[in-house]
This record gives sequence, C-alpha cells and structure tokens, in this order.
Amino acid sequence: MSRTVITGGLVVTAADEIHADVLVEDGRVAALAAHGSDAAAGWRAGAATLDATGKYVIPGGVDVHTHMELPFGGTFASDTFETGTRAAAWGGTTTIVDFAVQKQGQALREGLDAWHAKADAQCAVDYGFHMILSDVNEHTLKEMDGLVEEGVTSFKMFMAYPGVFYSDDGRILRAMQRAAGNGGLIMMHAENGIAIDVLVEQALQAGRTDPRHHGEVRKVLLEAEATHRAIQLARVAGSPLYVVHVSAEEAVAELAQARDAGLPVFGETCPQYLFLSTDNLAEPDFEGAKYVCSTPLRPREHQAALWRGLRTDDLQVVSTDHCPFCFTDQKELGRGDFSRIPNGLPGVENRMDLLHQAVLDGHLTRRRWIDIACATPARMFGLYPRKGTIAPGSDADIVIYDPEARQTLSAATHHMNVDYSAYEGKEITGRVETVLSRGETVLAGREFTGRTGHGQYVPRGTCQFL
Ligand SMILES: NC(=O)NCCC(=O)O
Ligand SMILES: [Zn+2]
Ligand SMILES: [Zn+2]
Repeated sequence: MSRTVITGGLVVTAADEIHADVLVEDGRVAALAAHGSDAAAGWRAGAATLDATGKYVIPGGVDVHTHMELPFGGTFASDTFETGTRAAAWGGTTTIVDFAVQKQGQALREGLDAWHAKADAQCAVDYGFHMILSDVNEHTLKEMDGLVEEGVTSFKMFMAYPGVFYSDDGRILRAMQRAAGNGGLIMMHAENGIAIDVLVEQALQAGRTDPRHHGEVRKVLLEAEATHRAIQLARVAGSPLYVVHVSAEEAVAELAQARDAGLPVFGETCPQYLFLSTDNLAEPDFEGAKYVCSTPLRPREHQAALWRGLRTDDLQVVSTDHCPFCFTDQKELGRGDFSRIPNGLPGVENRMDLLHQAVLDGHLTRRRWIDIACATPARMFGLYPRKGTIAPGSDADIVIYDPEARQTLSAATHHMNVDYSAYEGKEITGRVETVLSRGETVLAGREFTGRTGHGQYVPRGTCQFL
C-alpha cells in the first residue's frame, strides 16, 4: 500500500479551513487529523511526507470547459491533450472536462469516439467529456440517453456560429426536452448568431476589419437576448440550463432573475472576462487578435457585475474555455477580416492563480475560490466528492499552494503550447508548488514529475444541484 502524509498545511475546501495533516493511501484521501495529534503522528511510519508548513492544501482544480485540439476556422486549437493537460497540472488543475464535437451529419458516437482517440493514453491528469450537439435529429436525440447512461451527461449547444455549430430554437427545445427526461444538462453558448452575422457583414463591408470590431458586433444585447431566450426555452422544456462563458452584466441579470424565480439555471464565467477587456481587443498592430474569443471581452465596467455574480451565486463556476491559437500563424488567419480570427484564448494553466489573486484583491473569499474552481464544477458535472474536495474517500487530487510566492505570468515561462500569454507581465501572488493526481506526484516543488497517460477518463454522474 502506498502512503503519503501531507503535514503542516492549512487545508482549504469550499466548506472549511482547517489546520490538518492529510493521509493519502492508494490514491485516495484516507483521513485528516489536527497537526500534532496522536493520529497524525501515527501515520508517519513508513509513509512519504510532504511538508506543507505555511502553505495551503487545496483540492486539485476542476476545469469544466476546455477545447484541446478543437477544429475551428480552418485550424486546430494548439494544445493537444498531452500538452494541455500537462499545462493544467502545472497550474494546479487535476481534472478537465473537454468538449467532444459532433460534426454536422455525424452521429454523437462518432464524435465521442474521435475525442477518445485524441485523448486516451495522452493525458497527464484526469479528464471527462461533454458532447457538442451540432446536429439534432431523431437519431441524435436517442443517442443522448445512452451517453448520459455512460457518463457523458452534459451537452453544449450553440445559438451562435450559424453554419457550424448553430442550432435553431426548435432543435434547442427538442434537445432540452430530451435532457429533461434523461437527466442531462444543456450547456448554452448564448449569443444571437444570426443577428451577429448581419452585423459582421455590415462591418466588413464598411471596412471595419480590425480585431476590436469582433467585440463591437457581438453586442451585449445579443448575449442578453440569447440568455433570456435560452432560459425561456428551458422553462418550456422543464430542463435545467447551464450558460457558458457569461461575459455581460445584462446576461448576469437574466440569470439572477431566473434564479430568484427558483429556476434550475446556472452560469459560468471565465478569467478573461474578469481580468481583460475591450482595451485588449483594441491593442494596435493586430495584437488585439490575441484576445478574440466568443462571447467577446467586454468593456471593463462589466467586471464588477461578474465578480458580484460570483459572490452572490448568480454565477457558480469559473472555468477557462481554454482554446489556444498561436498568434504568429493561427490568429494571423484573420488579418484584414476579424471574422476569420480563430476564436479562443489560452488559460488552463492560469485559472487557479488568477483566482487566488482575486482573493488577495478582495473579490472572493478563500473558500469561494475553491468553491467556484473545484467543488461546484465537480458537483455541477457529476464528479463530486470524488473530485473537487479533500475528504475521506475522495481521489487524492491535491495541490500544495504557496500563497506568498510571487510570479509574473508570461509565455516565456508557461507550459501551454501557444506562443503568447493573454496575461503577459501580470504579477500574481501565489503559486502552485506540488500537485498530486490520485496520489501520484505530478508536480514536485515546481518540477514536473507526471507522465503522459497517467490521466484517466472519468465517466460522470448527472448534475448534483438538481
Ligand atoms: N470561446 C471561444 O471563443 N472559443 C471556443 C469555442 C466556444 O466555446 O464557443
Ligand atoms: Zn462557446
Ligand atoms: Zn468553449
């Protein structure tokens, strides 16, 4: 039996902060006991010891929105499952849930098989899948039931990207009705893509081709309208709803109103909307392309509403929407036409640190940091308490976090396979020091000790908030 004791740290979970040693046995958390207690002293014989004195001992991060190798705009997201999950480990994230893609005309099964082929035996940390539904028909609807049974319990749909991932309201309603019956959770990209495409065409015709126009045509009102519509469709279907990458204050207001009415409606935002803004999209010399994602970055004034939503639980999760494209040869595809810039930002390595900085900046409490980054995403997507907490029986996915270390985020030092950092030069207090994934050390004092293929596929249960 393998035994490790993590000594001397402050264990922070979504529920508690306790000065405790943690006993790990055979990849699971076996027990917690007060520092210096007889129980903790008794664990040490024959066990490896990790000293966490002066550090936090936190659950590994759970990032429920990543896109490794996503095909988009004629290219592919630049992180593979191998490079992306290694970067996740460096950043203290020990579980990702990525989006398998059903292409138009494909069965869900084909899309899911393709994602397993990309990910299996490649990952450094554990992984699960959502399914992107882009072709809703009788066959697909039946397939949804089987997927829920086997642990793919959430389905992303798009009100944006006509001709690619887009579904009309009828298809969305049908999928929601099916989810209402089978326990699945519909995740919505809520932007009115049909209206946005009109504005894109008009902007390009008028010669407004720079990256900043990506933000201007993807209007706040069109995010709020789509969020409202998605909520009403879910109500009609009697299904829960999870709105992804919420960026606009007005969209948060729609979620808040629905939640105040007692509806099972949930929302996620991402670090880019909390820390970046349209100022970045307006950077000269095409540098703004680095910040093109959808929903788009918003004027800085929206950030206060997102932070408030996270505090008041109108938003429940912060995930990354990690979808990296290199600046030099991929974002470049949209020079002279912002609509051809591949959409997405890198971030899987940065989330835990940025949110720790948010604790220091007074936006969140320490426990809320762990709640929105670990516990609630795990609960939302049927992984709790195996993931997202440190409790007897949980997987020993544990991070020793140094809350006082200083670091500067940079492409020169990050591990994501992308040639820029969206947070270049940002100073952060706090850094991941050591990471265990199911009890195995994958990062030891800032040295990568993990391995390709350690990460296991995790079938998931249904949403645990229903
Ligand atoms: N968000 C983004 O810009 N790219 C990834 C695809 C999506 O999540 O819509
Ligand atoms: Zn999306
Ligand atoms: Zn996404």
